[in-house]
Amino acid sequence: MVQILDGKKLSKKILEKIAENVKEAAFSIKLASIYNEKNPGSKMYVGMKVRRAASVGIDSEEFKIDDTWNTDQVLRLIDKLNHDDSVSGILVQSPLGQHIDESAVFNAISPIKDVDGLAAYNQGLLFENAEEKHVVSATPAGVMALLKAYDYSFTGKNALVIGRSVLFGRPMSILLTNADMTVTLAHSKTPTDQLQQFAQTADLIVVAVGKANWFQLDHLKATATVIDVGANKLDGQTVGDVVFQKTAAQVSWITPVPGGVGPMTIATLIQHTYELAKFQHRGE
Ligand SMILES: Nc1nc2c(c(=O)[nH]1)N[C@@H](CN(C=O)c1ccc(C(=O)N[C@@H](CCC(=O)O)C(=O)O)cc1)CN2
Repeated sequence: MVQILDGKKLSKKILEKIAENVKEAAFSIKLASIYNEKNPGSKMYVGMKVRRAASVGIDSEEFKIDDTWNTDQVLRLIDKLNHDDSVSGILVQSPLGQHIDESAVFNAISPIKDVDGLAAYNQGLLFENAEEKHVVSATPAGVMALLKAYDYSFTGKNALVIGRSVLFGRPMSILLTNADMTVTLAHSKTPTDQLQQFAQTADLIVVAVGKANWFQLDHLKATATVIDVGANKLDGQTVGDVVFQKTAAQVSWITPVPGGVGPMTIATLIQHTYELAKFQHRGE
C-alpha cells in the first residue's frame, strides 16, 4: 500500500517555526518579488508566496513587469533592490517572458538576497558541494527537506531525475549526487526505451517535465519513491506530471499534487528569506 509524502502537512510545520523566529527577530524582513503580470500562473504563485510570507510576519513588495520590459530594465530594477537595505530577499518568478534573458537576471541578484538560489554563484557552490553556506533553489531544496522528514536513506541508491531545467532538474540532480545517490538525469532527448530501463531500476524517481499526466511507466520497483514536481493546470484543476493512480499502485511512496512539492517550494522560499535576513543582520 503506497504511503503519501505529505508536503502540505510538513510545510505548515516549517512555516509555524519560521513565524516564531520572525516574531523574536529584532529586524524587519521584506521579500521583493518580480513577475510578469501577464502570466496567470506567475501571478497566482507570487500571490501564494506573498500570503504565506505575510502569515509568518514577513513583508512583501511586488514588482510587476509585462512584455514591454527588456532585460536591461529588469537588471536595473534588480540593481536597485540589491542596494535597498530594506529588501531581505529578491524572488524572480519564472518565466519572465520569451524576450528576457532569465540567466542574466538570476545572475544579477546579490547572492545574499537570492532566495531561490538561482544565481550562478549559489548554483556554483551547490555544484561544488561547498562547505560555504549557499542558497539552493527552493523547489529542489523543498524536495530534499520532504524526503529527509520521512527519514529517506539516500546513500548508494539509484535516482532518476526527469527534466533538466536550471530551475529544478539540474540542481535536483546535483543535490541527490551530493547525498551520495547514483543519479541519472533524463530529458526530452532520452529515448523512451532507455527511460523505461532507468525507471525500472530506480529507487527514487523525480518527475519535472511540466506536462500534465505525462509519466505513466510500468515495472517500477515496488520499494520505489516517486516525487511529482508538476504544477499543471488542466480543466481548471492543478495536476502533476505523474499519472497518480497508476504510479501509486506500483510503488511505496509518492507525493500528491496538490499537497506535495508545491507547498514545500513556498515554505522553503520563505525559510530562505528569513535565513538571509538573519545573515544580513548578523552581528547587530
Ligand atoms: N522563481 C521560481 N519560479 C518558479 C518556481 C520556483 O520555484 N521558483 N516553481 C514553479 C511554480 N511554483 C513556484 O513558483 C509553485 C508551484 C506550485 C505551488 C503550489 O503550492 N501548488 C499547490 C496547488 C495550487 C493550486 O491550487 O493550483 C499544491 O501543489 O498544493 C507553489 C509554487 C514555476 N516557477
